[in-house]
Amino acid sequence: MSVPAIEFKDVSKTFDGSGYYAVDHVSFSIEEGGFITILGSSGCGKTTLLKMVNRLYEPDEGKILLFGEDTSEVDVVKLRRRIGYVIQQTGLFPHMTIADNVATVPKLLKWDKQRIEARVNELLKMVGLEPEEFKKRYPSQLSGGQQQRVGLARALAVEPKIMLMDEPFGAVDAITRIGLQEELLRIHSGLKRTFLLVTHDIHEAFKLGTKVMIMNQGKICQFDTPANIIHDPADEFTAALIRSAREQEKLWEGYV
Ligand SMILES: Nc1ncnc2c1ncn2[C@@H]1O[C@H](COP(=O)(O)OP(=O)(O)OP(=O)(O)O)[C@@H](O)[C@H]1O
Repeated sequence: MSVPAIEFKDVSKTFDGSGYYAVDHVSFSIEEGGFITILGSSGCGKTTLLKMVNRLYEPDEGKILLFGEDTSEVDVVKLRRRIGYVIQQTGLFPHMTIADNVATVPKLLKWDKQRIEARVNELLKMVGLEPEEFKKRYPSQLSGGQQQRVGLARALAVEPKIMLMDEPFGAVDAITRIGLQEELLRIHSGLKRTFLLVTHDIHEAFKLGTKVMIMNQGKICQFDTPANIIHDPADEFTAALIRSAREQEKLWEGYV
């Protein structure tokens, strides 16, 4: 078997004074090329788990390995350059053009000008933004959904082997969201990279994930393929989550 892209070994995290584990003795491994979605109720530890992968948070206990390498022993700046990170608020630099935002990491890596320009054009097309129309604009001149596409393009700039996404489409309307989900699936299948995406939306989790991680109160309830979770939920929390999604679907039945 190949070395897992991401491995958590008995990882825990508490925040000062809280008296409970935000992430509670969690172990799992993710094969390279997987698209993992993390689903759970508010405050269950999804963001904390994600932020420990790129060391925005340090675990209190346990080890995190990326391709077999202990992240605590890697220079944190180098580590983060190798990992794409997309958040709901996009984190775009407001005083920089879209082209400069997308080019952030290639510039840090001192790519030459022509290579950067070609890559920016390619990335903007990849996320469905026409380069000539958008390159010279500033983030405030784009809609929320367009800004989220730019955030995605920026994170993909140097084709990181691992992409972390925390509610990346949280701020967009349902139609734009479906379009962005389709783009993400297309990008993932083309790149064979490992994606980790946090979401509140059960439909998004089951549509995008090759495997879904269900979390509750800092622990993993189930980590399996969508089909296995739907057919055989591991605990009452997971079963209730699936029932709630089915209940919501019933709303539409009266209108067919
Ligand atoms: N910086 C922090 N300081 C103190 N407590 C924190 C901090 N960040 C998170 N927590 C707490 O840790 C727990 C897990 O938070 P986390 O943000 O990981 O949850 P989440 O599942 O991502 O929630 P949401 O879906 O609402 O974003 C929560 O109880 C939260 O209040």
